[in-house]
Amino acid sequence: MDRSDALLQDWRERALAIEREVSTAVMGQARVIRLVNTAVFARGHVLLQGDVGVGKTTLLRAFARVLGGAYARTEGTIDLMPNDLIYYTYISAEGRPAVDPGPLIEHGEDLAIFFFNEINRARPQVHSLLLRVMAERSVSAFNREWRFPHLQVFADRNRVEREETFEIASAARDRFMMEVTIETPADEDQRRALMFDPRYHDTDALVASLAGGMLAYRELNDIAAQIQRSVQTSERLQQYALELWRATAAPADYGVKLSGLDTAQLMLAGASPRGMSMLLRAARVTAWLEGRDYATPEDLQAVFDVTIAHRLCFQPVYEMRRPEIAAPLIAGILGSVAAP
Ligand SMILES: Nc1ncnc2c1ncn2[C@@H]1O[C@H](COP(=O)(O)OP(=O)(O)OP(=O)(O)O)[C@@H](O)[C@H]1O
Repeated sequence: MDRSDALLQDWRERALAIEREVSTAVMGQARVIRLVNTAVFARGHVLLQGDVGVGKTTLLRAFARVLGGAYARTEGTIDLMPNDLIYYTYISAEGRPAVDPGPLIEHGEDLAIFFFNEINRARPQVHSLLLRVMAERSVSAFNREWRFPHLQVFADRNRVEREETFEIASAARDRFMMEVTIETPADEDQRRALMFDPRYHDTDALVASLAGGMLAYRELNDIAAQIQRSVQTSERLQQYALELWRATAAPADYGVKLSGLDTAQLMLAGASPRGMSMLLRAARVTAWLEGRDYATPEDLQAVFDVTIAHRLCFQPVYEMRRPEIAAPLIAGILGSVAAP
């Protein structure tokens, strides 16, 4: 084993230890934890989908703690302005106007996880600031540039109450590596524990119970690049991924059928090149977490729904039915494109 293989092996053990640690605080969410960990090591931003009170904050604070980086959170509201992410103004105890750094810049370069709750309640101007920060990992304020080289953005969309909301545009959704759904655990014992065990009633204490800084988060960018370089993709796997890509734009050509609609009329746009590159990044990390140095069709399939579904664009008549169409379409594509 050469030095870089040994390093990747060491990091893999730490990545798996992180999953075990987070799952001691966040119950019944093994798949979500695996996906968030995948995004951490693929360096991708994540959209979260889930009702209120399902443990999103707990999950993200738990990850920030084990990674050792800083965590910040903002609530999307209709009157939130882009500058509210950057600074607060207030009257000080001495009665003078004062300015303090806002949630985005208060931790400087230490910011590892930024949670934007209910992003669709904020106006498009706020979305565009966030997208710029996601793409450039920097922002200008107070006459200097603030850099966040270790930042991952997690954004939640409130799906229950849709009044006064600004849906994020498809171009914005495309910037997110994944959309991950978080549901209440179905298991009776887990539900019982969430209700009756006081350990799960106090997020601060729950997060504080986790081992802090299990991993040097400042090294994540380098490790992520090494993972992408070291996990191989065979010619046949590449061909499979190309077919999946074509099927996202023309599912009918692959014989994908959905009840109650014509798949030949469904798609406005398939996955973008960015989307497919994010699928591959996530698939390589999946392979690495499984202890392999090559990706398999199963690795692609494991992250296909979460990396692709949110970026497909349907014809306007079908867009309203997205929640009922997206999952069967993705399953149909995976079922119709022959895996090597
Ligand atoms: N799966 C879970 N594991 C552990 N704790 C949980 C879980 N689901 C919910 N909780 C507990 O429920 C409470 C609410 O969770 P949390 O604040 O993380 O939810 P949220 O999804 O961020 O809510 P909101 O959308 O209102 O901000 C916390 O005390 C948390 O510990």
